[in-house]
Amino acid sequence: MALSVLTSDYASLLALEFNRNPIVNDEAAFDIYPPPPHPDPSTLPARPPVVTIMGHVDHGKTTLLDTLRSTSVAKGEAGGITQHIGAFSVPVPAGSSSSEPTRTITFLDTPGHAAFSAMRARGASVTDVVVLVVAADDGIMPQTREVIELVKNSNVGLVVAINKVDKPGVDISKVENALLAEGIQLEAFGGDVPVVHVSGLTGQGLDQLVETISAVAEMQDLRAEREGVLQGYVLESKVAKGLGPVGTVLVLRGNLMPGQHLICGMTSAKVRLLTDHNGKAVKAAYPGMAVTVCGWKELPNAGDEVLTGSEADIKKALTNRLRKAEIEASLVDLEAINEQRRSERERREADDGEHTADVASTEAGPKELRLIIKGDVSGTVEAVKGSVTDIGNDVARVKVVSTGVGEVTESDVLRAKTAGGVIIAFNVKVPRSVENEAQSQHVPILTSSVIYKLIDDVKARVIDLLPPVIETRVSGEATVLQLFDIHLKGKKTKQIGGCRVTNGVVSRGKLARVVRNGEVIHQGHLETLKQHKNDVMEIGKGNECGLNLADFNDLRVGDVVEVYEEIKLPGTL
Ligand SMILES: Nc1nc2c(ncn2[C@@H]2O[C@H](COP(=O)(O)OP(=O)(O)OP(=O)(O)O)[C@@H](O)[C@H]2O)c(=O)[nH]1
Repeated sequence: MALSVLTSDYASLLALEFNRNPIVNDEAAFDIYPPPPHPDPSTLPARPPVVTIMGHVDHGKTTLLDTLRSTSVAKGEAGGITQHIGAFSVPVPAGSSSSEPTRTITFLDTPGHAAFSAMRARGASVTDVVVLVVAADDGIMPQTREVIELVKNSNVGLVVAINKVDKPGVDISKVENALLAEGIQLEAFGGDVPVVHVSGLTGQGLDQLVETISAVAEMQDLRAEREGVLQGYVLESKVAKGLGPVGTVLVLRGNLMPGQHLICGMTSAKVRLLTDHNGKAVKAAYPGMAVTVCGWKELPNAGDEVLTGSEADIKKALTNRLRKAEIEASLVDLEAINEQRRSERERREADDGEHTADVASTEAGPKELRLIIKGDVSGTVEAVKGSVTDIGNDVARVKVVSTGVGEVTESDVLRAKTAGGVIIAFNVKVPRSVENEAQSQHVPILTSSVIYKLIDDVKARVIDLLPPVIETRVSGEATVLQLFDIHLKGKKTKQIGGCRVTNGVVSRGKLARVVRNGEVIHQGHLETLKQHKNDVMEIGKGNECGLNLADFNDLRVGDVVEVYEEIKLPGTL
């Protein structure tokens, strides 16, 4: 059972239950929260939609984003070097249906393959529209279906971009029919999901894509306060040379300006500088914009909420958050110790007898593959976390113990050792000394820079935790035709069944069971196997033999003796 910290309300109730008078220290509970929802959002100014591009591997997400990004640089004021900061905005071409003078679209540019998981990890709640990229030459693939599922289960807008239409011989209508078959109601067939034919490579159809996204977003009537307390989310963060920790913040409500004090997870900032994806300084960021913030005390985590407050309030809130985290961390350590004890007990019980391990694991809840995740930037770390968190079932599952940005350190090894866990090093180095330490502590390190390979490795390790599935394969059957006794030394006798082998091969020493009237009445192993009084190792179909099972003296005419093997197969998720 997971341990947790009680809320002050709950703790008070418990105290009352025991006839004690609770005194809640409000100072210790103080925190900064986002402002309540606006009572009448229709009166607020419009904001740009936030768009995520998703789709199967190699269907062209990165190419599409790169082309869109370079278009935006060409159309906006040129200058600076285009940087990946987690998001960029693209102006909507003039002449669109919009009545607003200038409109832009914010595209999230989450790291490569992991975009899908990253958005899921962040609850996908910052996204207004999903562009589902389907390569015209490849059609619907597993991740295409995952995106379709995700969209069906949320209320984000959907635009389908059929990509690579520049390729000769592609059959676009085949892809459209396949989408229909997946339950996507395409506009061309009377539904409400628009389809645009594009080529990320040549830029064909991209203007139309931007206009279509804009039209879908307009239907959503996206509005937010441009004044008041900031609410935003960190998309990416890293330590930049000469700037210290920097983090891209996507603004959802309010505004972000230099000089403001910010709180985000366990860190805070006094905003020194705001820059856009062209590296240019900006004076303020409003809803729908993503800017890089300099001035963080420590690296903020991707996916964490950013809020503004007074310097004093933020200081107070941070002290409380840190203290709460310390308490929670000590509970995690406690849980790790309990877990270690539990797995030791399970190992002991498993050594005592093969079947007890199953019983122990059901009693104690699912087995856990505990992970310590390290990655190059926090966007990646969140993406990796999002991709592996759901792996497992009720019997064995993943538990992420901690995450962090930067190379693997000795304290990660120590933490993994305490938790009985595994370290994931995604796109980061493992220094030789740390590798040696991990080896001597028997802490596995999974290094990878390909998310799918990593997911497979983690799955394989979770499967290792599952009890093996025992499959029985019958290799031979014999029917008892008559019974006789043979005399052993002393006065003992042994019952022998005179049988005919009706199927396969019957072998001595193998596992065997007696089936009477369709029911298994005994399981053991074949002790004696004779052919014409000679002991033999095996006898094939059609032959007659004499046999008996160890510790069983009750064969009857008509019984079927099945010789079988037990094959241990890995469990499945
Ligand atoms: N002909 C053609 N090729 C394209 C187009 N878009 C992408 N490609 C090619 O398809 C391959 C995969 O493109 P990426 O943009 O890397 O695909 P992705 O979906 O971002 O792939 P992952 O990041 O691996 O998930 C590359 O070789 C691209 O050059 C297109 O519109 N037309």
